[in-house]
Amino acid sequence: MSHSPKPVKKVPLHLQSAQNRVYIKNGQVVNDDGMFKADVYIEDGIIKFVGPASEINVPGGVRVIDATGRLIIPGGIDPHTHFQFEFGGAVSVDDFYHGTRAAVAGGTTTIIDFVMPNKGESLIDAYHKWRSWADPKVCCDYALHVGVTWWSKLVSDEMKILCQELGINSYKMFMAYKGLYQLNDSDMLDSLERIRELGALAQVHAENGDIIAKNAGKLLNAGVTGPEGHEMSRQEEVEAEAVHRACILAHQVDCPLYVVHVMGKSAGIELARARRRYNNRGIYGETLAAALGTDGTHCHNNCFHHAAAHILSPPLRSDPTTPEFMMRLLANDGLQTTGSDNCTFNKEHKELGKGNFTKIPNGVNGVEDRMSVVWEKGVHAGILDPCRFVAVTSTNAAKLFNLYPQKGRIAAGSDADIVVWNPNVTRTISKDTHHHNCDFNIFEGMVCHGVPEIVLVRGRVCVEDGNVRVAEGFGRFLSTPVRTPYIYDVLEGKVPAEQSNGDGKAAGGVNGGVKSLNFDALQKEVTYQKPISHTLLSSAYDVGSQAKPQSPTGLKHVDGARNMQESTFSISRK
Ligand SMILES: NC(=O)NCCC(=O)O
Ligand SMILES: [Zn+2]
Ligand SMILES: [Zn+2]
Repeated sequence: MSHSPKPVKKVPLHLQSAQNRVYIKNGQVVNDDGMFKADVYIEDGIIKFVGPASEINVPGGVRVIDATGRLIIPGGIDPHTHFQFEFGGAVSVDDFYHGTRAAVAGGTTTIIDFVMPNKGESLIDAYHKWRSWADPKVCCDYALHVGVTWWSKLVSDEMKILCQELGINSYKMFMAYKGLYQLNDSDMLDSLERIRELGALAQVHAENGDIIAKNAGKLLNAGVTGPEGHEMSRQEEVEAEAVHRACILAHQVDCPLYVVHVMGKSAGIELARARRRYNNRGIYGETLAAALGTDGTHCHNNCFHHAAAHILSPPLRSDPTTPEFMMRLLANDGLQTTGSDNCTFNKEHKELGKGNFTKIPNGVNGVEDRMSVVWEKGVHAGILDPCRFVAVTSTNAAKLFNLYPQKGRIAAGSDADIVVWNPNVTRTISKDTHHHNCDFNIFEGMVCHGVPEIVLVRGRVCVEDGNVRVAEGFGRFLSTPVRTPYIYDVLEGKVPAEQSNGDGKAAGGVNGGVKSLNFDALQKEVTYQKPISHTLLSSAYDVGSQAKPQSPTGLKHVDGARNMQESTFSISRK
C-alpha cells in the first residue's frame, strides 16, 4: 500500500528565529545520572556548551540568565496527554494551544498525545486529524502515540506505515472501556505480536473491563449512581489483575510493554514484580501526577462537582497512603515515568454523569502541575533525589520513546529545552491562577516548593518573572523512530539491562532494576476491597490486614462523604 503524507503547516520564520543566543550562568546542572556546577550556552535552539565558565568565550549580543542558587534541568516530558479529545460525550477543554501553554508554564517542554481512532476508523486518517489539530496550535514540541482501538488486517497494515513513514513508535491498547475501545486477549496478543515485529513499544490501559461492566450494572441497580460508584466498580485488584495479565501476554510474544497510568498499590506491585521476574527486560510503568498528588477520597465528597472533577480511569484510590507508596516505587525503579493523563472537562461536561456515574467524562488536569507535584511529594518529601526527579519527569520518557538525547538531557547537541528551577521558593496551585482552560484543579491549595522560574523551549524564553509568553505553532512534531536502543538492545540481549544506556557507556535509568524492593513488605501495605455484591449486602467491610468495619466504599472517614447505613445508598449532593 502506498501512502502520501498530507501537508503540514510550516512554522512562521519569525517564530523560529526568536532569541537565538542565551547564556545561563552559575547554576547547578542536573541530569538523570549526575549533578554538577556548570554554565550552559545556547545557540539557535540547541545547547552548544555545558561546562565551567573558564572554558567558554561567550560572544556578544547574548541574553544572559543568572541561575545562582537554581538548578538547570531538562524540560519535562509528559508522555501522556489527551488534548482536544472527544470522550464520554464531550471534548476535553485543553486543546493543543491551552494544553501546551499550561505545560510550558509548569516546566514541561515536550508532550506526547494519543491519536484515538474510532472503532472501524483508519488509524492513518485519525493520525492526520490529530496532526491537523496539533501542528498549528502547539507551543512546544510534541509526539504522538496511536491507539489500537480495534483489530483487523487493515489496522495491522497501517501500523507499519505509521512506524515506517509517519514517526510513530508506540501503540496503546485498552483492556477496559468495554464496547468502546476494549480489545479481547486474542486481539491484544495479535497487536502485541505486530508491535514486536515493527520494533515499537506497546502501551496498555490495564483494567479488567468485563468486571467493571458487571460491577457498574450491579451498583446502578442497587441505586449507587453518584461518583463514588466509579471507584467501587473498579477496585484495586481489577487493575492489578489486568497489569499482571498484560505483562504475561506481552512476555509471551516478547513484546516490550509500558503500562500507562498505574494508579493502585497492588497494580504497582504487579508491575514491579514483572520487572523482577523478567530481569528488568521489557516491562515499564508510568504513574500520574494525580496519583502522587491527591487521592480518591475526593470522589466521595458530597458536592457532585468536586467529586466528579476527580474521576478518571483507573480511579484515584481512596487509600490515602497510595501517593507516597507510588512515589517509593518511582524511587526504586518499580515504576519509571510520570505522566499527567491531562484530559480536562468542565462542570457542565461532568454533569453529563449526574444520576449515572458511568456517564461522567473521565479525566483530570496535571500537565501544568506534574513537575511541581513530583518535586513536592518526591524531592521535598525526601523520597527522590534531584537526579531521579529528572529521570522520572523527563529522561526516562525520552529514552523509552526514542527522543533521547535530543530531549531529556542538558548536554551539548541536545535541544535547549531547559528549566531554571528554584527549589527554595513556593507556589500555591489554584484554578484561579493556572493556565488550563478548565474550571477546576485537583491539586487546589497545594503548596509546592520548587518553581520553574525560567522555561526555555528550544532556546526561546517562554516563562520568566511569572509571565508565560508562548508562541502558538512554535512547537514541532517529533518523529519517533522505532527500535529505541534502551529497550531493544536489552530485549535482544545485546547489553545487560544494567548497562542499557544506549551508547554503551553507563547504566541508563529505565532498566535499573528493582532489587531493593521487598515485595512481602510492600504487599502487607495493600488493602483489598471485598467483591461488590458482598459490599452491597453489608456495611461490614473487614478486608485485608487493616480489617475495620467501614462503609461500602472502603473509607474509614471522609469529611463530607455520605453516611452509610447497611445498604442504604442515599446521599444528598449539592
Ligand atoms: N484516563 C482517563 O480517565 N481518561 C483519558 C483516557 C485514558 O487514558 O484512558
Ligand atoms: Zn487509559
Ligand atoms: Zn490517558
